[in-house]
Order: sequence, then structure tokens, then C-alpha cells
Amino acid sequence: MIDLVIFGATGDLAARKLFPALYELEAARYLPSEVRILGVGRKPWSNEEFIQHLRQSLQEFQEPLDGEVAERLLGRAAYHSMEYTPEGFRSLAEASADSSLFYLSLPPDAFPTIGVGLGQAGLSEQTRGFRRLIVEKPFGEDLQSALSLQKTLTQYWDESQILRIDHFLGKEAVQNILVFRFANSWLEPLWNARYIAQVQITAAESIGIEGRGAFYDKVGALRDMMQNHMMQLLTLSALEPPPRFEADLLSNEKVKALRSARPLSPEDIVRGQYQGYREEAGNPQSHTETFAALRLYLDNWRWKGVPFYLRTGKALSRKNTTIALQFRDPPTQLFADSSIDPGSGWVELELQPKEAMHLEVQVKTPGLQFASRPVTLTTPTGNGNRLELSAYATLMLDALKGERSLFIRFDEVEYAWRLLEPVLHTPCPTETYSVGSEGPGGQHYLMEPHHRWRPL
Ligand SMILES: NC(=O)C1=CN([C@@H]2O[C@H](COP(=O)(O)OP(=O)(O)OC[C@H]3O[C@@H](n4cnc5c(N)ncnc54)[C@H](OP(=O)(O)O)[C@@H]3O)[C@@H](O)[C@H]2O)C=CC1
Ligand SMILES: O=C1O[C@H](COP(=O)(O)O)[C@@H](O)[C@H](O)[C@H]1O
Repeated sequence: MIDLVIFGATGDLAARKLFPALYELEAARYLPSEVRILGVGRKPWSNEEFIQHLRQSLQEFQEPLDGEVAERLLGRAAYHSMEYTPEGFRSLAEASADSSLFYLSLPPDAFPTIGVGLGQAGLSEQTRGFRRLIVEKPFGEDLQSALSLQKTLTQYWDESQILRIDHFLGKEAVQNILVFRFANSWLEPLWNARYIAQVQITAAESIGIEGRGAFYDKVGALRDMMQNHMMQLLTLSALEPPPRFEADLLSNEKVKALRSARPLSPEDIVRGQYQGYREEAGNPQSHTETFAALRLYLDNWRWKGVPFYLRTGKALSRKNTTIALQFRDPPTQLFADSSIDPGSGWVELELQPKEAMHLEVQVKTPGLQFASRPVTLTTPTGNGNRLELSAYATLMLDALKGERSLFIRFDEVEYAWRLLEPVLHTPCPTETYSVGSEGPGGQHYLMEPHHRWRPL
């Protein structure tokens, strides 16, 4: 038997994302028959109460829902109520299988207690099977806390057993960045400072904090999105090709990209907060940013001098996650007085809400004059989500298989924190922006002359 042990199984993430992901795996018959789902929590629930909670979560968050598949999944589920004490972990050791995947789906304050508790109960030992630990984000709240969490966990867990999750890496569209870059021989030679003038990475959300105020107000956009998802998009866009597609070789390249970043200064960041956030978060004095934009430079051979502009925010005009690169202008303007827009020449990977690639090219303006105009070639890169697994389903399946290339190695976390550290603790003005807008106006002051943000 293999146990998928979900700590925090009574919580929000489990209900919204993890149970539906398990349902998807069950529906696709990807979940090996020997896998049991063991929910763990402090709530004194019986097996029946947990199974009922799982059923209700699927009814609420899984669409479409096939009753037969749901019942198959429920048939694998059990609950273990425990306090996070040595005695509690001993009881778990008796109840759980020799091969176990422990998923820490609870508030980050609890990560050290559970990691150590499992270790002390012998549950990190791999003498009779595998033992792996999935750790949710955020991994620390700054560099020091991340280093300290790592030190605590590695008293009992080897790095190869720890799977730090960043659900963006489970998205097909994010995995497509590498394929797009390295499987197209026409494109790769152009993907550098010689041909690219600027890179813009945007993760805009239309939703606000959605009842997560107590959590979000301590975190803000820099810690919630920038340190993890945005840094992953940055490294995947900027890294050198690894010699082979292997987890450690890929992580090496991501870390190299992060380590080449020029140190940030306060002029490289703009923060915003949407109107009404303070009331929603229940903190009238809050300066927590719900929007952050950064300008950064990677001082390496490939990217020297190219600005990377990153922005992420909530309560914006629409959900839109993109990576866009602008090609440099041709060396001479052959077509006099043409209608070439200085803001054109983009290749854009749209990651969400649609998965698509957009390539802007110049074609002749019809008529007697030789002038050019931009047209956009668009091709969908996904399959309309019909056959795709959700990000969490992909990652859980990889975790069960022990495949680590879509998980984050500690030095990726470390160097992402190191990069942000200079702007993380310094007080910085937060500009208010309207709900449903493009974000604070100040974001435009980050840009170099002739650069401007693409519309959301
Ligand atoms: N919710 C989301 O959308 C997302 C969440 N995450 C991450 O996932 C993890 C879980 O998030 P979420 O489900 O929202 O968290 P919740 O606040 O819903 O907590 C999950 C469960 O953890 C247990 N718990 C709560 N506080 C503590 C504590 N101090 N010590 C031990 N156990 C505790 C509770 O279960 P019980 O009382 O039964 O023990 C609770 O039901 C977090 O690390 C979060 O950052 C990441 C991305 C998105
Ligand atoms: O991790 C997080 O991500 C979501 C955005 O994820 P997406 O898959 O919907 O793009 C964000 O809303 C949340 O605040 C953050 O914690």
C-alpha cells in the first residue's frame, strides 16, 4: 500500500484543489490501485465525517462530477485525527504504510513541527519503502526564515525526499515555455540580448483576496506571487538549455539565472494596493501590497542590458498571465514613413486564461505606398483543457512517481529570496489603484525610455 497522507485535509486548499486533483487522477485511472488517501487533522472527525467532507468538497469544486468516479475515490479515503505531539506521530506511524507521501497542506507555521515530528517518529526513513514530503508554499517568509526552515527539515529529510510545490510548474502552459524555446530551432538563436529589447512577465488576477485576508495581509504580492510563481516564470524564460531534461540539471540552470540578477534597489519596484482592500482584509492601517512590479536585469552573456519587467496584482481588469518578448527594431527603417508602431514586434506566450502563442509580424500595408503594418499570428498551444490534468493533479502524480523536475530545489527558493531581499523589508510607498483597473500608474515609471507595459 502507498499512503498519500494529507496534513490539513480539513482545510481550504485540500477542498478546492487537492481533492478535485485526486478526482481527476481517479477519473483518468492514473492513481495506482494501492494508493490510499489518508486525511490528517486535529479535528476529531471519524472516517465517515471525513468522507462526507470529501464528497461535499467534490460537489462544490469539481465540475463535471461523475458519481461513480467520486465513489471510487471515496473508497480509498480514510481519516486520522491527531495532535502534533510525539505521541500523535507515533500513532500515525502505526496507522500509515511503509511507502508514504506526506503533503503539508496547512499554514506554513506548522511545517517545522510536522517535518520534525514525522522524522522523530521514524517516518522519514526509507528502509521498507519510499517516504517523501511535499511542502506547500510559501517556503519561508524571507531569506532567514527559509534557511531556518530548510535547516530544520533536513535534520530528518534528505533534499531528494523534499518536494517543494509551486503549482505554476504543474501547468501545461508553463511547461510549454521550455518546449517553445528549445524545440524550435528558428527561435532559440533569437532568444537573447542581441535580438530582444525587453521582456515583460505579467500575472494579473481579477479576483481580490477572497476571504483570505488574515493570511494575505501578512504576505502581500511579493511573497504570495513574486518570490515563487513569478521567479519560476522568469527563470524558465531566461535560463540556458540544460544538457538533458533532468530535475537537477534544470534547477542548476534556474539558479544560474537567479544568481546573475543585478541587485535590486528601491527604484526597481512599484507597489500598489487596490481600493477597498483594507476593509476587506480587516486592517484599516494596512500597507500590504496587492500589486507589485519589478524591473530587473540579468547580468549574464545572454541577457546583459535587457530589462525584465515583472508585475503581478489582484483586482485588476482581467486574469491574464503572459510572457512577452519584444524584438529589437530592424537596423534601418526601409519603408519610409511606414505605420510601424514602436510598440510592436512582440512574441507572446499567453499562459492563462487561454493557452496560446502570439507572434506579431510586419506585412505590407495594402496600397500604392511601401509601408508596413503589424499583424498577429495566433496559435492555440493547449487543447482547451479537455485532456489536460490540472496543475495539482500533474504534480501529485509526479510526486507519487518520485519525478522531481516540476518541483523546486532549495537553492531556487534561496536565490529567489536573495534577489528580493533588498526590497522586501524596506518601507516603500504603496499607491492605491481602482478595482478593475490596469494597476497603479506608478508602474510606468519603472520602464526604460520607449518601453511601455502591454495592455492587460
Ligand atoms: N488556499 C489556497 O488557495 C492556497 C493555499 N496554499 C498553501 O497551502 C497551505 C494550506 O492552505 P489552506 O488550506 O488555505 O490553509 P487553512 O488555513 O485552510 O488550514 C488547513 C488546515 O490546517 C490545520 N491548521 C490550521 N492552523 C494550524 C496550525 N497552526 N497548526 C496545525 N494545523 C493547523 C487545520 O486543520 P485541523 O484544525 O483539522 O488540524 C486547517 O483546516 C498553506 O501553506 C498555504 O500557503 C497555496 C496556494 C493557494
Ligand atoms: O499561489 C497562488 O496562486 C493563485 C493564482 O494561481 P492561478 O493558478 O489561479 O493563476 C493566487 O490567487 C494566490 O493568491 C496565490 O497564493
